[in-house]
Amino acid sequence: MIELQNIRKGFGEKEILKGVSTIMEPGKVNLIIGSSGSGKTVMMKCIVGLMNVDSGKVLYDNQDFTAMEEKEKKTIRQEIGMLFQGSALFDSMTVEQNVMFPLDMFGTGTLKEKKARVEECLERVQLKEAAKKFPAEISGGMKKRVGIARAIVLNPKYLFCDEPNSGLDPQTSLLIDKLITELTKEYNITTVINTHDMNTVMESGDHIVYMYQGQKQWEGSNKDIVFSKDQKLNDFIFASEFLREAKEMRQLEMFKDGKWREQLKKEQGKEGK
Ligand SMILES: Nc1ncnc2c1ncn2[C@@H]1O[C@H](COP(=O)(O)OP(=O)(O)OP(=O)(O)O)[C@@H](O)[C@H]1O
Repeated sequence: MIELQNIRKGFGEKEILKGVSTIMEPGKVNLIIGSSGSGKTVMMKCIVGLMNVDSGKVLYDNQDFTAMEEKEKKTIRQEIGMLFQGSALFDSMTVEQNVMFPLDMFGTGTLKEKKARVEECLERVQLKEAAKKFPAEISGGMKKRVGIARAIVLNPKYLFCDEPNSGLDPQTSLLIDKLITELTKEYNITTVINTHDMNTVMESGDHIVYMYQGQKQWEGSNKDIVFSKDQKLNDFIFASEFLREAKEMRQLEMFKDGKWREQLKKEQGKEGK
């Protein structure tokens, strides 16, 4: 579990994160969404410690990461898997060498054990047949899967993905989302994704934090989003007329199914809190 307690971050006079608090739970895909410049990347960098917060706390399983010495931070970092936007593979290394890299840097065990782990991870992302290929010889979607295999090779407790679908077609994007969601549940990982992709929001958003001008404007699940009355969020998510109509139809569908009763109870529960 990752907890943010009132984190603030600014550059010079400009305050970018204006006191953000949230809880990201294990086994859940936690999304950070918001328009360009709303502070998503700065927030992600503050969480992983690539930037220091000005105030507030970042807790990893109740341990105050922001107050830790560099040595302690390193221990937490070894439990973090990262999937970078452009996959960030080493071009001169084969697929299996790329996945082996974190094991060579931080892993323990014999060469045989490490090779077995690489094989296991490549199998998990269905890329065993590409093990000897170089990044230039495989597609964008395959590169992402190599990136995912590399991110999970050390059995991370936390997984950070920066725009995992950038540059991918919608179908490949969905496959990548599905894979990340499955791994999150399978290994009970606390997954944090910074995304602009509305398919990801609707398909995978167990917990969504919507950032607006450096503040958490809204949070909830992909199911809650259809019923949200937050105007800023609605303008962002349902930007096109087509999507606004789709939202209304979804609400009607739930009305027919009687599912609105459940939702209403939930909403009333929230208001009662
Ligand atoms: N190192 C930095 N120094 C100064 N300003 C910065 C720095 N990093 C980010 N900013 C500013 O912080 C603001 C938020 O940037 P951030 O990259 O977090 O936005 P974002 O929501 O991730 O946008 P995008 O969706 O376009 O990636 C921007 O105004 C940006 O110029």
